[in-house]
Amino acid sequence: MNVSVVGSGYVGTTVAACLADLGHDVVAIDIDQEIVDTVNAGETPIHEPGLPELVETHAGGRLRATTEHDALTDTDVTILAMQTPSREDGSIDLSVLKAGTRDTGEALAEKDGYHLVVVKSTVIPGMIEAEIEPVLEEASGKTAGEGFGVAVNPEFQSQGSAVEDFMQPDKLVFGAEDERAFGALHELYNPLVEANDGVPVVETGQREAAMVKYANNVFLAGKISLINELGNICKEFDVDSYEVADAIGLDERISERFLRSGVGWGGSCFPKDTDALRAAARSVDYEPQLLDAVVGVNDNQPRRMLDLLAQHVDLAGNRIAVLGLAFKPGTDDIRGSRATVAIDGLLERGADVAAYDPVAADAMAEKFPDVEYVESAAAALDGSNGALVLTDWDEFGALDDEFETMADQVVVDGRRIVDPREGMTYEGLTW
Ligand SMILES: NC(=O)c1ccc[n+]([C@@H]2O[C@H](COP(=O)([O-])OP(=O)(O)OC[C@H]3O[C@@H](n4cnc5c(N)ncnc54)[C@H](O)[C@@H]3O)[C@@H](O)[C@H]2O)c1
Ligand SMILES: O=c1ccn([C@@H]2O[C@H](COP(=O)(O)OP(=O)(O)O[C@H]3O[C@H](CO)[C@@H](O)[C@H](O)[C@H]3O)[C@@H](O)[C@H]2O)c(=O)[nH]1
Repeated sequence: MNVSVVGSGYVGTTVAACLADLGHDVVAIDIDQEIVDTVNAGETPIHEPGLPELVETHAGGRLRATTEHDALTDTDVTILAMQTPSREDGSIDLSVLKAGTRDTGEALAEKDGYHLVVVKSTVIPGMIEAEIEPVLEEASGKTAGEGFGVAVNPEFQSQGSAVEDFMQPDKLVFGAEDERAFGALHELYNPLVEANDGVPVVETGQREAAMVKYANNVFLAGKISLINELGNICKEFDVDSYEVADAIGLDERISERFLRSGVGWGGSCFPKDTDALRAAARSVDYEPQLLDAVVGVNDNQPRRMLDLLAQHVDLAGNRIAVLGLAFKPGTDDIRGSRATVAIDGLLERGADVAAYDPVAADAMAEKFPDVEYVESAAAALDGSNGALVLTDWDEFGALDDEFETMADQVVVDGRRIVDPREGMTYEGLTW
């Protein structure tokens, strides 16, 4: 199939490269010339394991990039993968997606024959019919369901394992209102379904598909907040919450995954999507008490880390090493990272921060230009009076003698990654 992907960010680039690898001819369309040039040069605009190999293999062949939306007239399917960020009140800001939808609709006006528009961006149920379809209809002069189809196809890839997640999905969710749209989606995903024998394909309505995405994310965020709350209680009772989590995870109804307690969840999705669903609930006069608590527990975890550290070290005027800036390992993304909250708190309390991350320091330097960024965990620890561990990069688990160069060996671990050693004052956040 000929496929266009509008928006070549974290999701769009991965989806475009994977679909090319599955045999489709793909054009990635982005308004950012630098992204387009990078992809066309066979390189990836984001840090994502496995992606450089795919882009290098297919760029100039089955994968190309352009800033011209007109390119989508030569394709059968257009996937919309633009950002849907939070507004101040938590609700999602559709302005970028709507602008890109307008560009898409204007290009569709020139297209002969049926075309499927697939919304991959995360949007609240009802917004497609109310805000996206009308823009497509107006800009293209065509009617949804006749001249073109609209489908909702949420994406469940996680950053750091996005390629693997896309290529080996737990499920595919197709939300559409007519058979033609379902047919085009099946054709698009056929190579993936063939490669993943038995992968469930959920066919449902547009609104349900949109809600599946939110439900998936808030369920996982809620699971982590629940284990964090349990972990906070465990710590007070001198109970190792990781042993408790291992045991409850053996119950198949609970499952062992997403039971790692600590400094909490960040990223571009969990914070944005829980906020969006809470705002949507309030907009229809429903008080989402449990979702509020899920966020409340998460907001508290970095503060608890600072309080723990402050029990052992004066923060004002002392050098504190911050190990890990990315919101999780395997990515250079700092959106929603717990490290941003922790650094904010450290600076507020007058600490001198020495920060290290293998790939995310440049992104953090844009947010906190005055923090000292160093080239290794060892350099961050050297001479510091305390350390906070905020991302579970494997290399932090291998640290050993490096701790001996600290002025005070006080380590507060928010990810259960550091091996405590003799001479170290070690505090696990939830154990
Ligand atoms: N990041 C993830 O892992 C993930 C996973 C699942 C779903 N999602 C959802 O997918 C959507 C995209 O997220 P993301 O993290 O990839 O965002 P992103 O900000 O990384 O990428 C969006 C891209 O769209 C481009 N863009 C903006 N306007 C455009 C236009 N008019 N035409 C063409 N390109 C345009 C931007 O330049 C940018 O490169 C969001 O709704 C998000 O909630 C994200
Ligand atoms: O047991 C756990 C698991 C995760 N986390 C944290 O949770 C956050 C999110 O991690 P993860 O879900 O692995 O990464 P994301 O890339 O944010 O992926 C989530 O958000 C994506 C965007 O919507 C979805 O597509 C994915 O299915 C969903 O897992 C990170 O800060 C992790 O450190 C924990 O604290 N404990």
